[in-house]
Amino acid sequence: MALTLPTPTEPLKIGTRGSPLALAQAWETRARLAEAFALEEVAFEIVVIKTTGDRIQDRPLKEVGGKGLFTKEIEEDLLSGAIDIAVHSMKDMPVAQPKGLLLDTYLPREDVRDAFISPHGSSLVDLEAGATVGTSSLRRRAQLLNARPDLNVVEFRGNVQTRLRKLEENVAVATFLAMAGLKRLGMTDVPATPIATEEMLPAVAQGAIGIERRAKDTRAAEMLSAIHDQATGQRLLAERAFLAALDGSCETPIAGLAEIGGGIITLRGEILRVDGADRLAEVSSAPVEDAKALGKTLGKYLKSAAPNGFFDWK
Ligand SMILES: NCc1[nH]cc(CCC(=O)O)c1CC(=O)O
Repeated sequence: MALTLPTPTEPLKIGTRGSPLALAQAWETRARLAEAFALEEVAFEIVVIKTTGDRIQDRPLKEVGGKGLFTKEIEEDLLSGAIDIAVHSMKDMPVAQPKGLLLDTYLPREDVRDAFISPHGSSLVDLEAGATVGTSSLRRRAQLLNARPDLNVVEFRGNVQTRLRKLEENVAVATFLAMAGLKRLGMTDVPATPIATEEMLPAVAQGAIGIERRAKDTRAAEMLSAIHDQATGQRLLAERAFLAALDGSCETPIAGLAEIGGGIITLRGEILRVDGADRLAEVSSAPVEDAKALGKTLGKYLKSAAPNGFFDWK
């Protein structure tokens, strides 16, 4: 069956959140699809969707609770046909999708590293004892406290722009952001220094854009297969299986990164107590074809290696 390409009257509707980073990712997806099928921009419609997570700005999201705060409305719009594909930061995506939806297309991965952001220095060692740093990420908080128990870690929510403004207002002397976000936003004027992954292991799927679709939508499936990056897919298969095996729903600080070389995939994984007092890390390799099993096995291993009480911190 021939593929019916989208037209200005029957465009491919691309759903996205409205933050500058989300929009940049939606535009990148549109550009890659337009290029792959020699289409004009008018063959696509970008639909901005406001999610519960976007609406709640005044309190920490972990207090609001619930899964998929940033994805529920978008997935409902996919299922209803209001949009055809949805572009996501994979780092923010639950490990399982609702029935009827598939999330198996990935763009080539950006820089996976975290960045140290501060006008006062270029790494953790530059910070004075007891310095105040801002982050809303449980993982970064635990990793920071593990490396520097003296630090005062304060909640730093909001998009990239909001966090940088808080730095300028001296709410904290340093913060941490994904290099991928800064690069996609073209923010080259930010005082950012990349942190080696050996020093701060990134979040599972950091730097990866994923595109979700209806399982039965053959037009979307065919179009997305043209822009899928296989290596990113294999790496995320391992990382997300790792997260799933650790029960990604629990709010334990988890880090994981898979890398591929010579047909072998190597996965580093790490779990921490939320106060940073304990850290368990392990690394394992397998043939690329076994990416998913590798992730599952490493996740299960770390889960079983965690002492009683490791996950109970509330
Ligand atoms: N949780 C927010 C979020 N989700 C994805 C990114 C950055 C881009 C990426 O990792 O793909 C960010 C911001 C950050 O951590 O700096």
